Amino acid sequence: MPRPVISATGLFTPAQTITNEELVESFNAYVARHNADNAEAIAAGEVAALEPSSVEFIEKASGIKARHVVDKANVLDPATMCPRIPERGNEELSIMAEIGVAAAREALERAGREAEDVDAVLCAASNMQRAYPAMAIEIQHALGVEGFGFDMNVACSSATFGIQTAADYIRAGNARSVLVVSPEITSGHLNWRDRDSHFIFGDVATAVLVEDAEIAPVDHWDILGTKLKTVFSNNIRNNFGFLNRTAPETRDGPDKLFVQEGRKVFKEVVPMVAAMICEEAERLGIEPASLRRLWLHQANAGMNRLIAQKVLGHEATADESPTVLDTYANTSSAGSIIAFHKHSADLAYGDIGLICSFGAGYSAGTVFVRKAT
Ligand SMILES: CC(C)(COP(=O)(O)OP(=O)(O)OC[C@H]1O[C@@H](n2cnc3c(N)ncnc32)[C@H](O)[C@@H]1OP(=O)(O)O)[C@@H](O)C(=O)NCCC(=O)NCCSC(=O)CC(=O)O
Repeated sequence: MPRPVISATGLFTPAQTITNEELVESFNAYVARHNADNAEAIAAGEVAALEPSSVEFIEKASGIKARHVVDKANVLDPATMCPRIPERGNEELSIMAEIGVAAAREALERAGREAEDVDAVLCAASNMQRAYPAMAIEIQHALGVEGFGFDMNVACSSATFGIQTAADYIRAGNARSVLVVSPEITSGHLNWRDRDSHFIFGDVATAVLVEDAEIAPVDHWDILGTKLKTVFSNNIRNNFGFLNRTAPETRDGPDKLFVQEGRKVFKEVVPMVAAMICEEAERLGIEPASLRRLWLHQANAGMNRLIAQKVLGHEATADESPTVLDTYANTSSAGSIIAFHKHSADLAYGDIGLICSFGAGYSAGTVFVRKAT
């Protein structure tokens, strides 16, 4: 039976960044304006005064210090607080495909692969720019890939679900080379006016090339096993969808953007993910404490600290559980792949590590990998 491996990864990082200081300054200007404009109603108890945000809170609660975005100016403008991305003509490459193609090209180049060698493209991300045609098919076309492509959305876990899907195609003999592309323009679904969550997300795109070991480059990562899990929860939710226009009175409500019960997510997801990792490690005959590195989903530094501690049996060092939260923030499905992309080259042949995602759904995915040659 063909054996799937990870041949290479790719990363596209938008040039513009927003620091916590810049973000909080903009948010607090919006709060001051709102409170001044509504001073009378606030005094009369008819409108609630808004509370300012703080850099210290953000860093302490999340570990996030900055994020990349595709449109800094409009996100920071207290009058807009939302990216402005002009619509492109149907003959132009859409922005989500554009950043996905950039990441995919890097993965192909690193693997020494041409587009014609690829059999399928999966666009695995939390939000799709449009209903159809599938983003994956546009990316496939722009790259010059034959075969097939389709979109899949499992929120933060999209990339690991995509890797398992790609690995299954390879095992089944349906494809020998599959690109899993995760373009995340999370700035479009983040409510930049919500104090509880305005600091959470950033924009990015990643790509993972999953291939049959027989055609893989000399240096690659064996996929030792993948495991997926979903448990329904309303604690991370986004009600945006094609039926919104059928209910005009609620169409633009804040629930049509990202909303979460962050504390509940923290409390419920940490034990679920730690147990899932340990069970899957046992099934694969891997001692969890022997894992050389954990590339965890990048949502919250405290969550990752706890999960790593439960898995490794001691507090993980930055070397054992690297973070990219400080510079990228939460990039949804791309987070664990960025961590893997940036912090895997130094491992030795034979070292075993874990790529792990978790998030809305709830959803969680594990991909145990071994550096191979
Ligand atoms: C969201 C959090 C960072 C929030 O941290 P805490 O739980 O410590 O904080 P909290 O909400 O209880 O608030 C604590 C106190 O800080 C105040 N507070 C809240 N926001 C503030 C801000 N911006 N500035 C200053 N203070 C603030 C609150 O009013 C409260 O005050 P007082 O104490 O006075 O009441 C954290 O809970 C978290 O990261 N949880 C996990 C979230 C997660 O993984 N989500 C997945 C994201 S979805 C994802 O990854 C993608 C996907 O699946 O698609």
